[in-house]
Amino acid sequence: MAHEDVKIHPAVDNGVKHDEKPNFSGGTLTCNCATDKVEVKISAQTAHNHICGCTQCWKPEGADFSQVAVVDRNAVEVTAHPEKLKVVNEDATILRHACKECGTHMYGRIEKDHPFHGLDFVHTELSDETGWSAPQFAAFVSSAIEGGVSPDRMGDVRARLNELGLPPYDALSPALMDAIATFTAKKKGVLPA
Ligand SMILES: N[C@@H](CCC(=O)N[C@@H](CSCO)C(=O)NCC(=O)O)C(=O)O
Ligand SMILES: [Zn+2]
Ligand SMILES: [Zn+2]
Repeated sequence: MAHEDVKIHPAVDNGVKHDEKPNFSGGTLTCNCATDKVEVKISAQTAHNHICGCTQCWKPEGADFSQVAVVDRNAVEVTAHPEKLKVVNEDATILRHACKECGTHMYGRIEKDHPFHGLDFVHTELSDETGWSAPQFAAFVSSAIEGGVSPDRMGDVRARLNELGLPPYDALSPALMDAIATFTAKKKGVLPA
């Protein structure tokens, strides 16, 4: 298979859409149930949108990668069917609140002391609105192997991500890794708090 034919995620497979709107103020995410959909209102623009290859992040049917962004937790509100939500893995750092019926992850929240505490992880493809921040990079690309992608395909996967303008990293982007290291250095007293 040529790298142009590698499928990453439906939101980017036909090219990354740069339809961010200035002053965009959010929208409503809905789960994939046919009726009684869980709704989550996001009242802010997202940041650090990225493609993620890790096994924990929610992926649409058939996709090998997830698309996930962060937003201030104070801008996230469950507006319909909260009773259908459950945390997928209580041991994870990001507590992913998913619909019990269709499995869609509606938001992921960090409750412990962590550099990203205060930010929720959301999948903006679950909203009908356009104007959200576009994905900027691909994270945890090698982890896609843990999700079942053949190691032989990784050259083509990385080539396709580069072609899409999504630099592939095997952790988070350098900016986010620097933010994590800065948090740790301040905790250790290596940098002033
Ligand atoms: N190889 C593992 C990696 C999982 C992982 O560390 N994922 C990252 C990125 S998630 C969104 O960017 C992470 O921060 N996880 C914290 C968590 O999942 O709670 C695997 O593939 O499972
Ligand atoms: Zn559902
Ligand atoms: Zn992930």
